[in-house]
Amino acid sequence: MSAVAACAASVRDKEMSHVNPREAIGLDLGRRTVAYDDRDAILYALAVGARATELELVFERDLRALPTYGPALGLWAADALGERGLFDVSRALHGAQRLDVLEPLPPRGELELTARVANVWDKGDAAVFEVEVDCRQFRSVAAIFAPGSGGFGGERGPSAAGDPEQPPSATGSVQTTPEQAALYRLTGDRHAIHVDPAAAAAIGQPRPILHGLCTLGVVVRELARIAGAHACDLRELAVRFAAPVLPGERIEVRTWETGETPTRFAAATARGTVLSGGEVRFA
Ligand SMILES: C/C(=C\CC[C@@H](C)[C@H]1CC[C@H]2[C@@H]3[C@H](O)C[C@@H]4C[C@H](O)CC[C@]4(C)[C@H]3C[C@H](O)[C@]12C)C(=O)SCCNC(=O)CCNC(=O)[C@H](O)C(C)(C)COP(=O)(O)OP(=O)(O)OC[C@H]1O[C@@H](n2cnc3c(N)ncnc32)[C@H](O)[C@@H]1OP(=O)(O)O
Repeated sequence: MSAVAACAASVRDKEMSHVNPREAIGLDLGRRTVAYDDRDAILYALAVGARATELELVFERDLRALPTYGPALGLWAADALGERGLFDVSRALHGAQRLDVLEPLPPRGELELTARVANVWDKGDAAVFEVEVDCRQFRSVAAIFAPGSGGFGGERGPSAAGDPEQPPSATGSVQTTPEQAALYRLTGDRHAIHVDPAAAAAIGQPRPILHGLCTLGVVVRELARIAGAHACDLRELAVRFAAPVLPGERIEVRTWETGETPTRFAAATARGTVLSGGEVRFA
């Protein structure tokens, strides 16, 4: 480690040492007007696998914005949390995501977003920070999993809902591309672990990993296909990122119709489960 890096780490450790993560519960992360245009909405759609034939996703004349673009537009809130020095940003991962759609995203326009820390859970070694982003169109809750920041005497919070044991009602499969993360990062999340082999290795990954929200966007499109719905008609979504997806991996999707809404789902690559405890509902 260079002298500068060692000094920065020591400052960071000192800054982090006197802050109890529990004190972040309810923390106001600010408000922001986020604008996007046709090009942004189309780029997002392409980055989560839209086809040229899906004119409502790739042609400005017919454009609809995918609801899963909402949490991506709210990612500044996780950055705002990271800047507070509450956890080691070099090890944090997007652990889980919830999305409640209140009304369709405009195909282009401005959103008025507010953000706060809804909760902080103490998982022993790790802390989980729930970052809630609200606007007229949606409520998004991103769980940021921060290894090494737990053990502060907080509540443990909910455990993952296990996936159903019975055979799935339906299955699907979607191929990601080796370039998927390199493309997706142009939608706004340029964190190095998604493109730089050295940054990925530093968090113990064999190569750069896919953004959680990219995996989600890809899988929601497949869930919509399975349900005979359109991904733009998503109303409700919750899922845990159980393990990283590597760009180029095939994702197998399983759904369970339990007779109740929402529909349960999970997803796996050849290496094992990557999404667990999923719940989804389309209009
Ligand atoms: C977008 C993204 C990552 C971004 C997040 C951060 C990296 C960034 C947020 C803030 C950023 C910084 C900030 O902006 C300031 C700067 C700004 C500059 O511009 C840039 C630099 C910054 C410093 C900036 C840097 C970063 O951007 C930020 C810090 C991603 O997409 S990451 C990819 C998607 N996610 C994944 O691939 C995760 C996959 N999951 C796993 O690998 C594992 O599940 C796990 C490692 C998370 C946990 O496994 P583990 O084996 O450790 O856990 P267990 O022992 O099984 O369970 C222990 C308990 O924890 C519970 N639990 C387990 N897994 C999860 C989970 N996924 N979510 C929530 N809770 C979980 C489990 O149930 C156990 O609890 P109990 O049940 O109660 O026992």
